[in-house]
Amino acid sequence: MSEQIILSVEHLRQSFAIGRERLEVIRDVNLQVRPGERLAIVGASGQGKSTLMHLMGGLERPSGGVVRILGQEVYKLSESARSRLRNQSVGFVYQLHRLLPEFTALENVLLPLLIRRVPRRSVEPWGKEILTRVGLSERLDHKPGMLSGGERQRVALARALVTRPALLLADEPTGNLDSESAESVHQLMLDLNQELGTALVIVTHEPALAAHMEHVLRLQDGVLQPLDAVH
Ligand SMILES: Nc1ncnc2c1ncn2[C@@H]1O[C@H](COP(=O)(O)OP(=O)(O)OP(=O)(O)O)[C@@H](O)[C@H]1O
Repeated sequence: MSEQIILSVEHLRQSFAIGRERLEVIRDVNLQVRPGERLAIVGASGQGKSTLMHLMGGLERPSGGVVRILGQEVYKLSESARSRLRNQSVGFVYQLHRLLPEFTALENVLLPLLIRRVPRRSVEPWGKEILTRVGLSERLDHKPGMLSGGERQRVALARALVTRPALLLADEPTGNLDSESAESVHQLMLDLNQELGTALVIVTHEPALAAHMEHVLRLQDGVLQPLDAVH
């Protein structure tokens, strides 16, 4: 069990039709992520990092290749089985928080559990605990509009981790934050990686965060290549 591969990607390809041309964004990506592993993906703007994250998270069907999450071939599943797998095994954090504005911080965090039709009272204590863990015990009833950028991003992180996913996919999660808020969100991801054993795959331009990762890969010309430690 401990050696079960969390995420496996084989010969992944993605291209987009632009008029009569095809834009080959992902040409041949191969990757394996083990439980609790920490991996950073770097690369210049437009090289396909967000596209790759969507493909790996089961959000966008590739032109070719295979993505497996916990051994299940993601794009062979029905739409509903794929959403279930995502809900159970993958947490996402985006550059923009994507919280629902009309819900409180606690409600936003509980949402991934409530859509499983779990009664709210049975999950509320854990929702409060994880918000406390990200330093927001005093902000449970705040709506996103009443929170700072860093606080919103911490709510987004709590929401991504409330299901205790095996894998967290984070796409420049602190790209819009000041350095102090960014540092606190980085530390949290690393702490939760240690405490919950969540594997991390993070697209980041921030050397300070990449330095905490076991592997740093560069996406360039549609393929991933190992990069020596970023300093
Ligand atoms: N649905 C789409 N249709 C057509 N082209 C697309 C589509 N999605 C992405 N692209 C193109 O694919 C390329 C890679 O985009 P992507 O957002 O994955 O890059 P990125 O590395 O994440 O960039 P950044 O660092 O600027 O966020 C871009 O040239 C983009 O225009």
